[in-house]
Amino acid sequence: MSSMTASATLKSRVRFAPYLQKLHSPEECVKYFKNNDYVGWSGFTGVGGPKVVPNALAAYVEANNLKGKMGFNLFVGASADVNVESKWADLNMLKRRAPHQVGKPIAKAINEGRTQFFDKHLSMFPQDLTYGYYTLNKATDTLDTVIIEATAITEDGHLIPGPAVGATPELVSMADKIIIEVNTLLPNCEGIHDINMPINPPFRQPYQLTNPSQRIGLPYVTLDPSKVVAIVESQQADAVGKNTPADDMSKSIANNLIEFLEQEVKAGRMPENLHPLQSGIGNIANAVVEGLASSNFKNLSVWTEVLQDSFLDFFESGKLDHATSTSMRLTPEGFERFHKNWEEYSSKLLLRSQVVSNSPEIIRRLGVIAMNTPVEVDIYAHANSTNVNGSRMLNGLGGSADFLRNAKLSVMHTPSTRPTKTDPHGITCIVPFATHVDQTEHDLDVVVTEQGLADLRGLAPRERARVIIDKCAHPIYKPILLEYLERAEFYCTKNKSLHEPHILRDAFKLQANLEDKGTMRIDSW
Ligand SMILES: CC(=O)SCCNC(=O)CCNC(=O)[C@H](O)C(C)(C)COP(=O)(O)OP(=O)(O)OC[C@H]1O[C@@H](n2cnc3c(N)ncnc32)[C@H](O)[C@@H]1OP(=O)(O)O
Repeated sequence: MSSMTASATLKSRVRFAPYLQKLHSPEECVKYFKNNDYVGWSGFTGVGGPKVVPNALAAYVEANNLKGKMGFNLFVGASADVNVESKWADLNMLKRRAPHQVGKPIAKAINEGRTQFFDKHLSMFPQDLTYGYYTLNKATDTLDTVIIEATAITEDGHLIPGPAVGATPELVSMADKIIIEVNTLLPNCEGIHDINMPINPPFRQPYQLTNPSQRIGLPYVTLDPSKVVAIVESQQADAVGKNTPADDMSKSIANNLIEFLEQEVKAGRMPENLHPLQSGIGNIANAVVEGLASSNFKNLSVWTEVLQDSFLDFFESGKLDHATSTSMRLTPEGFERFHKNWEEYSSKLLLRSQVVSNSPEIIRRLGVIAMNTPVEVDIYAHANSTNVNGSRMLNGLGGSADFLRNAKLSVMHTPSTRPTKTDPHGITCIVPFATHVDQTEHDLDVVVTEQGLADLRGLAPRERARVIIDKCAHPIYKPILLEYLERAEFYCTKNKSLHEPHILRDAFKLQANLEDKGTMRIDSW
């Protein structure tokens, strides 16, 4: 029994009296964890996850010199709060992690081999968890302890999430023990969630949804109250940094893309209000959303996985009728704006589980337009969203392939070059051969950079290559890439393999030059 007393706000949020007998301080929850436990956290793209209990665990490890001696197998719907998870990474508490993460200390732990990270499609990860695929080496296929952030608890002890649903339905259904952090700094977010609890084959039914604003589930996450071992009050905000304002490069990409969409409408291949839009994470994605908010399109809809501040402008422009997501990654200023206009926004928004928001069936049925940023794209339209030079993990593919593989229009937008320490155009994002492929030539329809837009639909590889080099590559790299293509065609004519010509011994010369000389600008082939 805890010595804690509930604040008035906590009492008003927890409408299931038996939970008030389970109040704990964050520190009192440390007793529920042991080395090598399988642990789940709620949250998605850095919002809606637990903070005070994981921080108390990190403090305990630090205070007792347990760095490297107390670590966990951590499963989160996508990325967690960057400050909270970075502490675990620095303390070697992340033995294993899936399926997506954002934060330099975490990527450092992965790329130094201290964390075993597996990068999984966000639509599949929660299902695989419920299939028992991630607990094969355990006596039971459940997670030892799951920590969930909620903004309220219903009369039956069920969970009202906050700004993210993610994999919470699957995490609680696979938990031995559940700790609930009730965040009373956030308002009660009741009303903006539409939740489907997991049902595994062969009993799974189709999602009866044909438009983004439809409700097909419950307004809360159901759970077994007997699994709840602690209720902890939290007043900690998510650490969401300011978005970088759109620069000229991002604006050019957005303009190129919007012009293309306008042409698609004129050609009768898209309705006036397009199809539901999906936009990924990062600066370019934000610029595209800002561009759409100031475009001539109206009555638009969004079916995506993460909403950022730019979507608030999109709503306020009057052009966006409805948005579905699994998380609202808003800055503190964004959250303030959202809660000030709660009536306005909450009627136009639904947060669903990531299994639903990223459902290939629904994405295909709705004709979603998917737009994401890669690390690099090669001349045949294979894209790398995750591993720099084939080995260095950035964040993970997230939901990009869920959308790009199943969209009506699959768009990759990227700068044509990126700077290195010694060369402002040291990296070309259009390369001869992608060093890691997580989006294939069979998925992508359009590649767009600030230089221009390549429409790849119906083209064979060698036709595709010429369009990508001509429209998307930076002028510095156009001749280098064209020479590679022509040399490869000459080489493959002789050995009768002209479908998708490569000279393997040269294919990664640019990336090798980058490692040796700090730039991809080679002197010659
Ligand atoms: C949760 C979700 O799934 S949302 C749905 C979409 N998700 C995805 O597409 C996941 C894969 N994509 C991503 O992770 C991101 O879009 C990225 C990392 C590819 C690009 O991120 P952006 O914010 O658009 O670009 P940004 O310029 O900030 O690059 C981020 C980092 O990647 C590095 N990077 C990107 N491309 C390259 C490259 N070709 N070579 C070397 N480094 C690169 C940048 O240098 C930067 O590193 P830094 O932080 O050390 O400076």
